[in-house]
Amino acid sequence: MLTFHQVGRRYGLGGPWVLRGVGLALPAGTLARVAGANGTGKSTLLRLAAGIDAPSAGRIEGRPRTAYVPERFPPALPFTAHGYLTHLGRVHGLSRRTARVRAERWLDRFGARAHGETPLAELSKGTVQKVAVAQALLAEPELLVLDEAWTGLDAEARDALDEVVTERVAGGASVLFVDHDPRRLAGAVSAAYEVSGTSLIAAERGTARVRIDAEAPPGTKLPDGLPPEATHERDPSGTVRFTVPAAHSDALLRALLTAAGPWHIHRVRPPAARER
Ligand SMILES: Nc1ncnc2c1ncn2[C@@H]1O[C@H](COP(=O)(O)OP(=O)(O)OP(=O)(O)O)[C@@H](O)[C@H]1O
Repeated sequence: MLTFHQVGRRYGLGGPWVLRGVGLALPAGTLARVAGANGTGKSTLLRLAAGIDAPSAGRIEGRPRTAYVPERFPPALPFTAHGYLTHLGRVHGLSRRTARVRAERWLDRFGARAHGETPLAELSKGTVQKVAVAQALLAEPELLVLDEAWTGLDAEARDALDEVVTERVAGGASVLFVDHDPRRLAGAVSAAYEVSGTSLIAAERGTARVRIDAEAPPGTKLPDGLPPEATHERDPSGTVRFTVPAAHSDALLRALLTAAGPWHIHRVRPPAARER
């Protein structure tokens, strides 16, 4: 888990504070969105979370295996798309063969397989963006930091990225993202923040969602009286993951606890709250 404690960042000696006193906790399985006006410090926050920038004040604890898609990806490298991804896979410790297979798989998933042998410098902006996303996914990160990663992707690749993000979160990874489209992954976001002034504030309580993992004997039907906003997904292990807006989590718990079939509640994961 990554935790920010009273984190501040300013650029240059005596420069103005961009962020100050920021607290943030990203437990496994969090899908967190960061919004805010232009130039307020969203990218600064994401670079700190990605570990490619360091706080000027406070501290950041925990360093899950992290991957980052920056707002601008430098494509001027002497590699083909496939060669670059294979190289990065090797850097991440994969065998040459695994690196090649994964590079191909991710290019394929984002509809860029045909460009695998094209030098990065000759790729269109959209395809470079696909490579940027693929490089982040190669290492199967525990924390994925996406700074406007959808921008420049075609509609299919945007959908593919939505899917991959949802899959990784369901698999226990955390994802922290900025996107200009407020509807991006709206139903799945578990924590929403806004950079305002130099602070990070928990945004729009209504979008915060609580996840409840519960289990019942095979064949048990879902309890009556589930809040209509609750969504659920069954794990192969038999666990059912419910997600519900924070305001309705009590109703969901009540429905599970009073259900006819025996539901065992494994865990309740609240939305990551601002540190107080
Ligand atoms: N490397 C840097 N050196 C100096 N100042 C910087 C640097 N990076 C960011 N800043 C400044 O920090 C402030 C916040 O920038 P940041 O890019 O984090 O904001 P943002 O919310 O991501 O902006 P946008 O929505 O335009 O992408 C801005 O005033 C910016 O000029």
